[in-house]
Amino acid sequence: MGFMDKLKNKFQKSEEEVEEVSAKYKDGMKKSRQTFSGKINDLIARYRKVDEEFFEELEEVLISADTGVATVMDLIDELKMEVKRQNIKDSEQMKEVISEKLVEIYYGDEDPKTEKLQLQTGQLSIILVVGVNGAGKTTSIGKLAHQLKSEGKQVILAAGDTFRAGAIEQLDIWGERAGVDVIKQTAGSDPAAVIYDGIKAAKSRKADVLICDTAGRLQNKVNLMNELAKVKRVIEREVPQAPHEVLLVLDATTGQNALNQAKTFAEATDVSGIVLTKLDGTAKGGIVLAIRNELQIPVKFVGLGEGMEDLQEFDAHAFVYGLFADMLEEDE
Ligand SMILES: Nc1nc2c(ncn2[C@@H]2O[C@H](COP(=O)(O)OP(=O)(O)OP(=O)(O)O)[C@@H](O)[C@H]2O)c(=O)[nH]1
Repeated sequence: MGFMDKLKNKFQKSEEEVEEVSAKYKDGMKKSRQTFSGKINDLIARYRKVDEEFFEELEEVLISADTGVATVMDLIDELKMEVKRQNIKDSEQMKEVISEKLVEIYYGDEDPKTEKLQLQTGQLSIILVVGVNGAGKTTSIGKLAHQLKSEGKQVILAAGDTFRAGAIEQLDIWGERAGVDVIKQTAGSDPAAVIYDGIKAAKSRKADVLICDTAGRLQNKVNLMNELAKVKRVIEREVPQAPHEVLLVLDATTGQNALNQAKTFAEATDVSGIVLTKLDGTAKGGIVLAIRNELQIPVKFVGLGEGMEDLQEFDAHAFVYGLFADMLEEDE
């Protein structure tokens, strides 16, 4: 069974759905594919045999694509075991094995279903969105609102990034584009007060999802922690068990810096998922694996372009297909 067939089986998706999602990833991940497919193809051409040197070079290729040293070490160990188990001699056979192991190492022991966006049915779900300015926070909130609305949900946005007037205006523009209401106050007002207004509006309008923007100042960790804690207190008081998701927006093109930001935010608040933007803008797509494995936080969405439809629910199979499409298609 080829990799694509496994992709269809695993998620019980129709052929059309799989093709549509795979095409999005294939298109958005051109830059990363050049690094991964290009270098691994070259490696396979140079080493007919799978030996220690082959693994050493493979290790270098993966590390240079921001996959993270610890993740790469685990992956190489797993690959070595698989090579023994299947008695693989010919490096050609490694294409499929590497693809499959990347998916496995991404999920670890987790069930992919538990890594999806967790929303309540029949009652209000609150999503808190955090991240530094410029990472793509506003854009991602707009795209997510659009996506949830097109699934038939009533969505409201709360402009909790009151630090900059620009942030409120920008969210307003995205709200208009997505066709959802934006609850706001003037710049400089208390973010917790804006979120409180958002919750009140969401309750009285019987909305399904409230997405709350927050300011992303990292310069002062104590301030950040205090502000997020205050916002969370208000949410918890008004809606028990909320927020249902705390999504951290990270810019994939910033590599190790994104990992460091994630660590700081994870210390400041409980992050339940990552939105990794601008994956289309980097050749080092391995960052997805580093984030998942080094922080134990699932990547729930990836940004594959600037358009309204370009925020995709993360799917490790489609991601690996995006990295290796040319290589895997040759084999089908
Ligand atoms: N290519 C690409 N560009 C993206 C993606 N996501 C966001 N961007 C762009 O990144 C830039 C920054 O996005 P914003 O949404 O303004 O960033 P922000 O984090 O909200 O920044 P503040 O408004 O300052 O908080 C914009 O030009 C977006 O179009 C993506 O997935 N791919």
